[in-house]
Amino acid sequence: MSAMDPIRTPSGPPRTPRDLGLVRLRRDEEENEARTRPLDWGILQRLFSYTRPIAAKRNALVALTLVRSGQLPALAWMVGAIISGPISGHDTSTLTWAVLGYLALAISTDFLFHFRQRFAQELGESVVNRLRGEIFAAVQRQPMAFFHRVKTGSIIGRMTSDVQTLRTGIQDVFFVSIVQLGQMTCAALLMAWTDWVMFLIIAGLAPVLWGLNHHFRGKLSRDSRATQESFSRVTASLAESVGGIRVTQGFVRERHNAGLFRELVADHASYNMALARTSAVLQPLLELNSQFFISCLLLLGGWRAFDGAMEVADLIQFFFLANVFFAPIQTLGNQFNQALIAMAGAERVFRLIDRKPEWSDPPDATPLAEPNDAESAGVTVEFDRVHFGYTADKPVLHDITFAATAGQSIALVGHTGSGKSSILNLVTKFYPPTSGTIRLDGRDLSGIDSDSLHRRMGMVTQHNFLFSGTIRDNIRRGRPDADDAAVRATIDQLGCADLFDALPRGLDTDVGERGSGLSLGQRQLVCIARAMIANPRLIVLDEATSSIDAVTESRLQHALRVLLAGRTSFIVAHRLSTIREADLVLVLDQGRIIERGTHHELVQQAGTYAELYRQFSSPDAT
Ligand SMILES: Nc1ncnc2c1ncn2[C@@H]1O[C@H](COP(=O)(O)OP(=O)(O)OP(=O)(O)O)[C@@H](O)[C@H]1O
Repeated sequence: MSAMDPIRTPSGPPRTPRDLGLVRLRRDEEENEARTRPLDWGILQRLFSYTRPIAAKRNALVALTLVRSGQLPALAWMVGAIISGPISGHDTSTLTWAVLGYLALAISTDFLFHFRQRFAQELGESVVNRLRGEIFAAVQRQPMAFFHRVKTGSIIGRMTSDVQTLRTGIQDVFFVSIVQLGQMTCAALLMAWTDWVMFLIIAGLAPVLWGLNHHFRGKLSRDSRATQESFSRVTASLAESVGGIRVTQGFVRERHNAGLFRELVADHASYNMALARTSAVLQPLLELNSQFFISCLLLLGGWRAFDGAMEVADLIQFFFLANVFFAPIQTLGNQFNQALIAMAGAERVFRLIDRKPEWSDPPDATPLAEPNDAESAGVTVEFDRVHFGYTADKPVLHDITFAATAGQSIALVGHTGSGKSSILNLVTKFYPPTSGTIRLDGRDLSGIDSDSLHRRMGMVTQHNFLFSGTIRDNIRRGRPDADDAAVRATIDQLGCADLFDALPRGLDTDVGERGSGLSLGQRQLVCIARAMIANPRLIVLDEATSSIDAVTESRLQHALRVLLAGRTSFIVAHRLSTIREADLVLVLDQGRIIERGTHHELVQQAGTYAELYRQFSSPDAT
């Protein structure tokens, strides 16, 4: 289903999310998958292999479960036996012993129940922990293209809801089903032993009960799913409205949005009412179902008792056993449903874990060399007839050729969509070129180990992304083994120590969610310090477009100059001052370099750059 497919509504014509003013639900290749999946032996085996590290506990759990499955029918049988034996025969002394025996069995049953619960929990936890670790590792292995294609929400879904369904499958469904099936089998054997004719008749009812139950549950489950989906739309819309509140208020769309949201809530209410109606019909029907069954048993048992084919005491015992036999039918139906949901979850989780990165370093990749002397820390970069596209059908960069010597700064200039960020994506090895060669220090980039490159690379992006934690934590992200002295030395070098020290908790100030507790200028300085502490050879800088007060701006410019000194840098430049200072300016248009040179050379060429410059520096320019 696409985001614009009609929504099933309980009444009225189908409507699309747009009709309802809903946010367009995010869809990607991982979304919109089947909710259930048939049992698959391969997946089951693989899941089972995850229990190997605690095999002893798993085996103990299976043994406990088997014992418990016999205990419940035994308890029911004992009740019947006590009524038909000592109670019917007025045998007081045997009654006391029999009841004590019953109590002993009941206590041991609950004792085992305690361990069954505990071990199952531990087993589920162990499997879930391992799976979460593997999912995280698999996601980390993926190249940048994966993160552009797969939405964050769906990765989180694998880690949370899918893994949760697996936990339920492993720690509950499997063992509960064993207990219930065992309980049914033991109860069936005891019933057959008590009165096999009655048993055969009763057993014939079992499939009918199962079928009815299955049908009713299926309908309830479909309605409840539709209700959940409509609620997801409400929460997604709410999240987007809160996230985009500035835009909403800026465009005075509050009333309009409130109206759309009301419609959405009303839509959800209609699903809820439909579910309530179905439930109100089906729940009594289910109850009637079991009462009908009791009536059959009473009628049949009564006739047999009249005929003398069965003792009344046996009939009572039979009732208890029949209850133990039929009670699991409903539970098993639910467990089977859960098992199918867990199968679908497991399939998605394993698909992500097994996902081969679209590309990776060749096995013989070697690290980027360390510089011989600290003065010439930069790296030489050459692009040789490089072509590139994010997808095969849409080339983005065409025949890019240029060279940067160690320590040079390259400014990338051009209209939006001209390919500036794409060049950064290639030089950082986040994407491989479609054809052509990129060389660093004269070596083909494809043969350079990505991790070693990224360790000696500093990135400062427009978004100034910060992780939650303190300023110090964030700076140390650039070099995790850096001690406090190294952090202090870095901010001293950048000349911004006083700005951080002036904060109430200095470097221990919490940056808030994604740095929201800091000003824009402070965020940028943290990002510059984070890049600087890694002592990078290559700097990739997507210059911020937002304007900052003049004093902070000059502090930022100073810090940037310190960061860039002696290092090779690629800058998507928005400030004239940056472009002026660059050793080489590449002017891009529709993925091609159309002009190149220093700022002065380009101005003299009187081409596109000169025109851009003229517009930029004209008094009317904003
Ligand atoms: N992840 C992606 N997947 C597919 N196409 C992309 C992706 N990123 C960019 N593009 C496309 O590649 C082309 C070049 O984009 P790029 O981001 O390199 O331009 P840019 O010059 O950096 O633009 P801006 O100044 O707006 O950031 C554009 O047509 C864009 O739509």
